[in-house]
Amino acid sequence: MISQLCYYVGVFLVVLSCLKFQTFWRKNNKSSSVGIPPGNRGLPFIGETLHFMAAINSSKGVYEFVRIRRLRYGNCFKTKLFGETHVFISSKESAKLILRNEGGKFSKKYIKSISELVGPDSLLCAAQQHHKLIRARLFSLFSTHSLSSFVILFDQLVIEATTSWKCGSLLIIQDEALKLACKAMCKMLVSIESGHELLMMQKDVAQVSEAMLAFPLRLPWTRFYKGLQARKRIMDILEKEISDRRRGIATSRVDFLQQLLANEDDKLEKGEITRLTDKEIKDNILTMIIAGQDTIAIAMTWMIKFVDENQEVLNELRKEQLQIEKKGGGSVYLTLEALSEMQYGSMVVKEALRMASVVQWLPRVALEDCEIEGFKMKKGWNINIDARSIHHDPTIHSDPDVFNPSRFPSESKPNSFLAFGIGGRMCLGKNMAKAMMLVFLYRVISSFKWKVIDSDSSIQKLALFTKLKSGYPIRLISVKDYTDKKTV
Ligand code: HEM
Repeated sequence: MISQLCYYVGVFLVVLSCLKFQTFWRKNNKSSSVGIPPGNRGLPFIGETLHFMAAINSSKGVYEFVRIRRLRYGNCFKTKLFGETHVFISSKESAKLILRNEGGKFSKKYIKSISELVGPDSLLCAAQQHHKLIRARLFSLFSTHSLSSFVILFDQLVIEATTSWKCGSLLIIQDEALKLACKAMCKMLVSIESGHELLMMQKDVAQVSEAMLAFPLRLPWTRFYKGLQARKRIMDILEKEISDRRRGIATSRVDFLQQLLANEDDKLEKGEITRLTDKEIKDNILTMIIAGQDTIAIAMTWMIKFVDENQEVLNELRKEQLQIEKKGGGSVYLTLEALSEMQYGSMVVKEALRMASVVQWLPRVALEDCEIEGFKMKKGWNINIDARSIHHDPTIHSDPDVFNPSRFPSESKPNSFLAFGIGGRMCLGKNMAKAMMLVFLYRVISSFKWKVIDSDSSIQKLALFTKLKSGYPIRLISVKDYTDKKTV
């Protein structure tokens, strides 16, 4: 009898302690989740990685993953990808706070596959002080003087390419733009300009770019592994080029590599910038080829698509171009001065960049616990600024899904145009990219009439940026004779 009583008291005490523990756990768990951004952390460890990979493999593109969750949870939500917490934020106030980073609480961080492919010394991945040193050195390459020479070089390349386009021929705009961008980058950076080496470079750079969003698995049949192999081949080419130049071969070449190797630089002597190691030079030449190739080709393709779909914009552009031609600056090639007169053209470029949002979010990592948008963020969390949704925010832009270049400059609000980022990590090639887009726009619009073969807006699978799946095929129906090309 007594033992039975003891048994029941024992059971009662165990149940009571369980209930107490449950209440305590719930209370504790609740208080620790207060202020954490909403979202679904998904399965243990892998979180929502499978959903993310599914979006990468779909024709809506990887951004669909973000778009769906933003609609579900609002302007700030969290998720778990590849074992890490990611927060996505879409407000220009937070963009300012995080990207301008005046308090030094954030650094840049890319997912593992990207950082391994561009290399640890790439400007894209270098942290804090290391980034500042490399950026200062590379910044000196992007002077107005070098931009002026680049504009002429790029115009020559565009004319050379477009002269071969014949009436009636079928063109894939994205492919043509990609070839042009790669040629321009290889020439400007390392003076690789023709033949087998250029073709190999194009192929390898494409393989590295394709591996950017691949699962970082180093097995011979994986995309990631093939990307790493392509990176190695590019590194070998750069290594040989550097060693040749050090032995005095081809040192008269005027390119970024030669400037990085040169000893006679005012700023170097004054200690304003530091010399880069060979490893830093190689990683950053590759970074610039990649950063300045896919992005620009995709932006150009969307721009032609938007212009074609808005004939009143096309007419306005042609009017501006006629005026510029009439003035005629006396140069066969477009110059930086001629580009500065293309005010409407510049608005078209800006609007195309806003609408296309080629780089859809800007990744950072929190260096300490902090509060953003009223939510607690923990040290080590990845904080991504959702540039695409800011570009399409109706409180910033009226009718944000309409292509309307005339919305600028009145709708230019601080921290709301993020196509090139803002703050200390802003795109180094920003002016170069805008100039390239203007040159391409000018030559295509003033020389051709075309018919679009496939206007589908589906996004290519596995692409890091908003790359059109169709590549935007067009058929040329009228070609202006280049021999009667006016001076500009
Ligand atoms: C339309 C074309 C382009 C777009 C949309 C674009 C966009 C961007 C964006 C969004 C960033 C990151 C900003 C951030 O995280 O805050 C970036 C970084 C960068 N871009 Fe571009 N870019 C373009 C063309 C170019 C070109 C032509 C080059 C030069 C060769 C270039 C070189 C770089 C470099 C070196 C960085 C790293 C800057 C740093 O971390 O300090 N980009 N770009």
